[in-house]
Amino acid sequence: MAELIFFSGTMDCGKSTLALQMDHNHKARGRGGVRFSRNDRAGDSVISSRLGLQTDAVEVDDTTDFWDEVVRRRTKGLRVDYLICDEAQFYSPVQVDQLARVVDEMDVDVFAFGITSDFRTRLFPGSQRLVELADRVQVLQVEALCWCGRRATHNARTVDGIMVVEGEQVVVGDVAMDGSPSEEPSLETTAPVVGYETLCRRHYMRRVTAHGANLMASRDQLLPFDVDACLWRGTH
Ligand SMILES: Nc1ncnc2c1ncn2[C@@H]1O[C@H](COP(=O)(O)OP(=O)(O)O)[C@@H](O)[C@H]1O
Ligand SMILES: Cc1cn([C@H]2C[C@H](O)[C@@H](COP(=O)(O)O)O2)c(=O)[nH]c1=O
Repeated sequence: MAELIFFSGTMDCGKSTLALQMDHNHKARGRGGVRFSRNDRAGDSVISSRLGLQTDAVEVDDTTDFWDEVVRRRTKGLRVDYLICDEAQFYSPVQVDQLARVVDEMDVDVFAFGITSDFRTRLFPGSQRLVELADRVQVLQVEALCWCGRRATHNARTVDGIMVVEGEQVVVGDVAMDGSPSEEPSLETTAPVVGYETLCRRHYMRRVTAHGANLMASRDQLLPFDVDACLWRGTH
């Protein structure tokens, strides 16, 4: 029986990599699938993994109807056994309903991949609907880490290196590739630089990014240093 599975986690925990691996494994066994994505960092009509793999995909937009997408292909005689749906947090709730219907009424497996919550810790509407409708929500095994070493559970947004909690819900962007704090503002450009950093809840709530922690550490280098203890006592 077909299933709707939501593979979820923070940014940078391997969702797109798993999406490409699952597509590969199902294809290798002769199943027919369609890959979808929306607003991938690498551009339109693509699923890209930070491990370097990238494959073409159908770009989802506001007009995409997943029921029609499957019917159109099957009418042409193409095999559709499963859908890979990356960046699913950006799909609308109506589109997620279409995905559930495709599973139940056309026996097509739907594997959706996405982050659950935004930089304000609020659910994306598409992710909320996936949590409500999925047969299973699967948290990825690879854990993104906070700068302190704890498991990262939250996605922080930085603007010119400073963590923000207000702004548009959707701003396509990336975490720093080497895990270092998000990019500093460029002296040559005036546009603000938006970046992301994965944090544990404690450091998300206290709004301490890697950059902030480094600054505090360098200020306190002559004293015995414990960022959390300092914050707790309100000395910073
Ligand atoms: N140079 C690298 N070497 C090994 N693993 C890497 C490298 N760069 C990224 N990764 C792995 O790729 C993961 C991110 O994969 P990706 O599929 O792009 O994440 P997501 O789609 O969840 O944002 C990282 O958590 C890390 O495990
Ligand atoms: C937290 C958050 C993220 N985004 C964007 C940033 C990236 O383009 C994607 C997540 O992609 P990934 O493959 O999981 O790294 O989402 C956003 O628009 N708004 C947010 O609040």
